[in-house]
Amino acid sequence: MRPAILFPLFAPVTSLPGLGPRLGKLAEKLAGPHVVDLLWHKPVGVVDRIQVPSIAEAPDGRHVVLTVRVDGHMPSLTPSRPYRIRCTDHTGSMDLVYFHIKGDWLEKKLPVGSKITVSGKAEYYNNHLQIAHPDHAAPADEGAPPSATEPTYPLTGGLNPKPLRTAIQAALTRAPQLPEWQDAAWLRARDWPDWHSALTRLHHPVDEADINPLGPVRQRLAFDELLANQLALVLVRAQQRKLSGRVTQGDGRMRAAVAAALPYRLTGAQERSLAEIYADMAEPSRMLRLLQGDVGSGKTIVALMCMLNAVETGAQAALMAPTEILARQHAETLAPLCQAAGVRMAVLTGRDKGKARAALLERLAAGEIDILVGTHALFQEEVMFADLAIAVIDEQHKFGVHQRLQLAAKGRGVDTLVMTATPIPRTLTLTVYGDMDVSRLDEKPPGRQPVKTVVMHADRLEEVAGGLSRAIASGQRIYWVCPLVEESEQVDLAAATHRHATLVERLGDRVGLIHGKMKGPDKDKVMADFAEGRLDVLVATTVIEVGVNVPEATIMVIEHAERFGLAQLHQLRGRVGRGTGASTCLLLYYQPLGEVARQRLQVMKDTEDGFIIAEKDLELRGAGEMLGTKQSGIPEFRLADIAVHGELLAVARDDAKLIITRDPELETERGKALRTLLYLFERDAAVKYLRSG
Ligand SMILES: Nc1ncnc2c1ncn2[C@@H]1O[C@H](COP(=O)(O)OP(=O)(O)OP(=O)(O)O)[C@@H](O)[C@H]1O
Repeated sequence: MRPAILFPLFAPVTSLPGLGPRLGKLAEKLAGPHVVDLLWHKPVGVVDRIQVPSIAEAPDGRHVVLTVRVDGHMPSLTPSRPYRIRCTDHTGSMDLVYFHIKGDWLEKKLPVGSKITVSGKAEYYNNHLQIAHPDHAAPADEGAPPSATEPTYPLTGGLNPKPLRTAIQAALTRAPQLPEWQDAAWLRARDWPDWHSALTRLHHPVDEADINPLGPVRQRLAFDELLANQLALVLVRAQQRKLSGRVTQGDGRMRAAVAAALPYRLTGAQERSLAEIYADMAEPSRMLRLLQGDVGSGKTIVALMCMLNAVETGAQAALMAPTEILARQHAETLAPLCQAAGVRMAVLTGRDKGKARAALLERLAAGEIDILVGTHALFQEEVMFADLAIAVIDEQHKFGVHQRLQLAAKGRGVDTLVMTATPIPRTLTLTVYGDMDVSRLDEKPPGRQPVKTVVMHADRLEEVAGGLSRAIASGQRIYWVCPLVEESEQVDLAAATHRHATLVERLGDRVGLIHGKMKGPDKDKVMADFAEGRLDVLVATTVIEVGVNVPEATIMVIEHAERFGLAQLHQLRGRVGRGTGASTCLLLYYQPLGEVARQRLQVMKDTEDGFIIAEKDLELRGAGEMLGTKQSGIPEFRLADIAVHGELLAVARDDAKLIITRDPELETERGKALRTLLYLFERDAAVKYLRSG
C-alpha cells in the first residue's frame, strides 16, 4: 500500500487552492489528476525581473517591476482599442494596456491618485513606455511585489499562468522530505541536490540552469524517474525468475510436417531466432524473450514453430494478438499448417459467446485444444488450460507488462515470447522491456522488392484516382488509408465514409470500407473479400495498421500523411511489399509542409529500414511524441526526456540490477526508500512483487 507520507501528493488537484471544479479539470488535462502531477509539470522558461527605480530607467524588452502613481483611466471606446491606465512618476509617464476587457473593476482596484507596484514586459511605442497585461498591478502597500525570478509553464486554454503557478507552489508545500533513495556517493560525484531541494529549485528557479534538462536539478529528477522505471522492470523480471520454469523440448515431428507443407523455406534469420528460442525453452528457467522483426519479416511462422515445440511434448500453447482482425488472420494462416501437422487449433475472442464458447473452454481445459489463438479475451478467468507451456504475445506493447504475466500465470512454468514489429530505438527498448532477451529477424524473405514511396500534394488526388483504375485493370489491389484526426474516431470515420463514397463513384463497387466502429463479423467479411480478391480497393481508418497480411496488395495510399507518426507510416506502408510484386506507397499531404514534416516524409522516401526510421523519428520529434498514442506502451516520462537523458537510462538500468542483486526484497534502509520512489512514480504494481509489498 502507498505509504502515508505520500498521501498529500496523491490528493486530487482540486484540493489545491484556486483550483475549483472548472480550473481543476483544466489542470488535470494539462498535468494529471493528482497533486504530484503538478509537481512533475516542468517550467519551460524563467521570467527574470529587474527592479527599476523610475519610468525613465525601464529598459526596452525587459521584465520590470516599478512603482508609479495612477493618473487616469482611459476606457476602450471601440472593441479594437485597448483599455489604458496612464501612470506617472517624477521622470515621466507610461501606460498599462489591456486588450479585450471592460475595465470597470480596474478603476476600483487601481484608483486615480494611488501608488501602485506593477510588473510586466517594458515596451516602447512612439518613445512612450507601456506594459501590456501586467502580470502584477496592485496598490504598493498591498501584498508582496512579485519575486525576481519566476518559472513559466506550458499552459492549456482557459488556465492562466497565475492560478497555475499558485497551484504548483501550493503543491510544492505539500511535498514531504523523503528519505534518500539514490546512492550518496553518486549524488556527490554528480553534485546533484536531494529530491526535495531539486523540486524546490525546479519550481523556484534562480536562473535558467535550474530548468535546463542538462542542469543538475532536471538530471536528478529525471534519474529518479528512470530509476523507478527500471527498478519496476527488474522486479518483474526477478519475479519471473523466482517462479520455476520447465524444460520444453519437442521431438520435432510436428515442426517437420509444417516445414514440409510450407511453400517456402525459412530465412536464415528465422532459423537463427528459432534456434535461440528452442535453446531458451530447453532451459529449466522461464523464458522471457522478445522477438523483434521489422514489418513483413515473417514472425508468424516463427511463433507457430515455437508453439509446436511445446505441443510436441503434449502441452498447450497460446497466441495472443492485439485485435480481433489479427487474431482471426493468424488463425487463418495457421489453420492449414496445423492441419498438416495434426494439431488442434481454436480461436477465442470477445465475440465468442454462449454455448460455443462454453464448449470451447471445456475442450481447452480437457487438453483437447493444442493451440489457442485469441485476443485479450484469453485473460478471462474462465479460460483455463490443461497444461499451458508457452504464451506468444503479438504486438505486446499494446498490452502491459503485467498483462503479459497474467497470461503466463495460466500455466505452470510458462515460457513467454513477445513479438513486436514496432521498431523501437535501442534506448527506448530498455524503458519498455527492460532487460529481456532479444531475438531479431533482421532479414526479409527473399524476392521482396523495395516499396517505391512517393510524396505528393493532395491536389493531385484526381490523378492518383486515375492511376488506380489503371492499376485495378492490371489486377492490383489497393489500400486507401484515410486521414487520422487526433482523438476523434467520429471524424476519422466521416472522412473514411466520404472517401469510400467518392471512390465508389469513380472506380465502381469493388471498393470496400473498414473501420473500427464496425461489428466484428462485418469487418471479417470485408477483410476476407479484400484478401480473396472480391474487392480491389480497401478504404480504411488505421484499423489495418498492424499486422494485416494480404500479399497481393501492392498499392498503399495514405491521406494526410503529415499527421501520422513515422512509426505508424512505416507500419502502414509495411502492409504492401509483402509478396513478390512491385509495390508503391503514396503519401498525400494537404497543408504546405513545415520543415520538420518535410524531413519526416523524406525519411520515409529514403529508407524502409524500421530501425533507421525509428531513430530519425526520435531525433525529429522527441521520445514523448514518437509513437503518438498513449496505448503505445512506451512509458510517458514526465521528468526524463529520452532524447536528452539516454545516457542516464543506461545507468539507471545498471543501478536497478545492482540494487536487486544486493537487496532483492528492498529491505535495507535504501531499499525502503526505493519502495517510496516506486510509489512516487506510480509503479505500485512492481512493489506487489516484494515480500510484504
Ligand atoms: N521464409 C519465408 N519465405 C517467403 N515468405 C515468407 C517467409 N516467411 C514468411 N513469409 C511470408 O511473408 C509474409 C509476412 O509474414 P508475417 O505475416 O509473418 O510477417 P510479420 O513479421 O508478422 O509482419 P508484420 O509485423 O508486418 O505483420 C507472409 O505472407 C508469409 O507467408
